[in-house]
Amino acid sequence: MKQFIQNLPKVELHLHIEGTLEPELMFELAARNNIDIPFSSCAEVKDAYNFHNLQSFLDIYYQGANVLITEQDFFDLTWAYLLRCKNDNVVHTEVFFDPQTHTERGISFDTVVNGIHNALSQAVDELGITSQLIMCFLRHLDEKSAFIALNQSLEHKDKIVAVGLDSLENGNPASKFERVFKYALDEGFLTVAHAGEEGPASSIRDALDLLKLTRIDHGVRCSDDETFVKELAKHRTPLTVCPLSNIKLKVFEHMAEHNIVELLRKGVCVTINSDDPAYFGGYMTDNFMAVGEAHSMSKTEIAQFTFNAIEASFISDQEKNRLMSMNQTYLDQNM
Ligand SMILES: Nc1ncnc2[nH]cnc12
Ligand SMILES: [Zn+2]
Repeated sequence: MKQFIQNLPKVELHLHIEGTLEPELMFELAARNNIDIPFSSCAEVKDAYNFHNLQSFLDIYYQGANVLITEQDFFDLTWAYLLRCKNDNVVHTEVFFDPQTHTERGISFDTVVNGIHNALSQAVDELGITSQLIMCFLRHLDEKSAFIALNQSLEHKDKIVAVGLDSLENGNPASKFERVFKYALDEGFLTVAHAGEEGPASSIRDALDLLKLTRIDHGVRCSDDETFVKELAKHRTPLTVCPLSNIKLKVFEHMAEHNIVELLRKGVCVTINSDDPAYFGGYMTDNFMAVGEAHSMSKTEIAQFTFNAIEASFISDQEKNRLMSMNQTYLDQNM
């Protein structure tokens, strides 16, 4: 199974670029930028990655991002992630970034977006990996701050396909961002949002209805409402599920209890993603392996995660057809 999963073509749809900051690069950037970090070794950093819920992770994750200062830093961060993609045979990736995490610290929006974009562009020719970029608003901040970020993004519209919503779900309902999302839709952006990670099924429904989402990030708590699961399956509403993240953040206690395979078999368009791989213990192959080891699945079912991700991606129909055939050929040759 390891070999089959390793070589399977993969498409990632839920990846926070700030969540790919490995401890080694964190130290390198801290030294380069003369920034103090409260750790003395990579092992000490990894020891701190013991989370009991989303907020306990977010505290450390935002602190880690403080070492990112220059356009080169954002380029290096993104390039390191793309090399991991190459290693895992990820052929297309749709990457989130959190501009407010950086602009709040005085880093310009342009520095962030240009560094990330340049690495993504270079990867098309040098690594054969295509991508899209999604700008997330932080839901713990207010609507005004989100509007500022959205206005800053307008001159970079050619680099950003969609807006999203991340950070703390509980206490920050989708309704808080209804007007910002309406403005983003009017400006031609697609919309996605984290929902149903820690929040209930009703939080997913609200996000879908109020923010006119094309897909849901996480969404695993939909299982609390069977009627809703049937609706999601019927409409093929994509869920970008992050298995290792869900275990690390205690959404499920054990991978054997994770509902992703059950949702797949019910016809929901579920996909496998790595979320914040430097913090949660693994990139795409690791996430597929963790699900595959805890649940008995056929090769056809495993490959279905890639078919679903291609279907849910923000690429042209022509590109979708190309990737679908690539995945089908791989499956046929490796049955
Ligand atoms: N899993 C997650 N949930 C919400 N916000 C995030 N930001 C980065 N990772 C996140
Ligand atoms: Zn996420």
